[in-house]
Amino acid sequence: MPSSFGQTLRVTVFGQSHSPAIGCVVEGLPSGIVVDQDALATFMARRAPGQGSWTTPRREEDRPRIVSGLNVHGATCGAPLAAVIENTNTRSGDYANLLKVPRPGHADLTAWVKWHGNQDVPGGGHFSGRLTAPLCVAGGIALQVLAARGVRIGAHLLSVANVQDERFDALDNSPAAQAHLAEQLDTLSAGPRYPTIDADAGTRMLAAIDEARRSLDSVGGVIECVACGMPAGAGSPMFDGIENMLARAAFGIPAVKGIEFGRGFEVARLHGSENNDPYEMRDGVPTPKTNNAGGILGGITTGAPVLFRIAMKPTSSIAREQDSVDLESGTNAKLSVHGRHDPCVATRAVPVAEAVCALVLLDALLSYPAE
Ligand SMILES: Cc1cc2nc3c(=O)[nH]c(=O)nc-3n(C[C@H](O)[C@H](O)[C@H](O)COP(=O)(O)O)c2cc1C
Ligand SMILES: C=C(O[C@@H]1CC(C(=O)O)=C[C@@H](OP(=O)(O)O)[C@H]1O)C(=O)O
Repeated sequence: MPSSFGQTLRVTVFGQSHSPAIGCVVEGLPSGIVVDQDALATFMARRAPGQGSWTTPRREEDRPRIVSGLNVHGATCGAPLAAVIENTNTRSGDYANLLKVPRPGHADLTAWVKWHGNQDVPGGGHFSGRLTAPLCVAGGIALQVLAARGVRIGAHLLSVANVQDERFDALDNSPAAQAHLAEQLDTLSAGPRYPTIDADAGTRMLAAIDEARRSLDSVGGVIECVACGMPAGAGSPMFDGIENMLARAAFGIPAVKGIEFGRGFEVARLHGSENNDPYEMRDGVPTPKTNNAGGILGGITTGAPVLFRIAMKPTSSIAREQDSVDLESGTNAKLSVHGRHDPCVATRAVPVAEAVCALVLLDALLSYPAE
């Protein structure tokens, strides 16, 4: 079961949700980067479980212990960086019945088919959203490296159920839109808050999540992520483009079912005259005036904001009774899932989208820079 991605900046994630620990190994980080551990802890806290009724009640401190890759000054030293996070709050009994009655929508049955019952079911094993914690350790460090290079990444919940947040102002590439986008990112990064630009949309999303939870159900959502300050010329056609790399890494986030870039699927309904991003010279630099392309053409960055959206499905583990099968007796069975689950996984996946974006863009800068 390979569990790695990246070309020059290579990330491996290990562990299971209920094993003693989970972690990551990151190879290829530039040396001499002093890791800001407080900023990393703040970033990790945004993803952590146990934040309230809109998340799983499982509480974990999620404090990463970096066991290699740093020198005595706390700076990256060129050796692979390895980080470990303890699993301290497992309740494997919740999964006793799920060994033989697989949850519709989770990976229980596909894992059973593949590993004949040897798979680690409790907590979702290696399939679990818990594995996004070490992804955030690696990505949190990559975010710091990119920030020092003038690249700023932010994400928000564009929608949960039928509730919409305002969009990032990233499809227009005018100086006014760029300034507005910077304000939107400032709003999102101003202290701990529910990850919407419009606070009222966040309140309505929380109400939709609560309503789903009370009716023994769950809801999905869309995360929008943007990276500003990426220089033009990073990436490579045709299999190592920024879209290819982002899609591969984004589908590593459990529950992601779709990705779109820039104007996304909507472009299929536009004319070329509407979808093209015309150019103008700005300070001697050819610059797209608009950004329907989401900052990527031919797999290569244009210099405009890199913009993508990922669709997160509704949590599969729901208390409402559903049809399943009993794998021991070979009969049909009914299943209601009890235990500790997120009624909407999209909210806690927002920092994970930022982490993945940072890892991919840093890898693209290291592997396929502008020549
Ligand atoms: C941050 C995060 C938290 C998650 N929490 C849960 C959860 O509590 N219960 C659940 O059934 N699925 C949860 N998931 C989703 C499952 O892990 C995922 O649906 C499952 O592994 C199957 O993978 P797939 O949906 O990508 O096919 C979570 C995902 C993420 C990213
Ligand atoms: C622990 C986390 O989320 C878990 C992700 C998850 C799943 O199926 O993906 C199922 C639940 O696991 P458990 O039954 O052990 O509580 C969540 O709590 C985390 O994100 O850190």
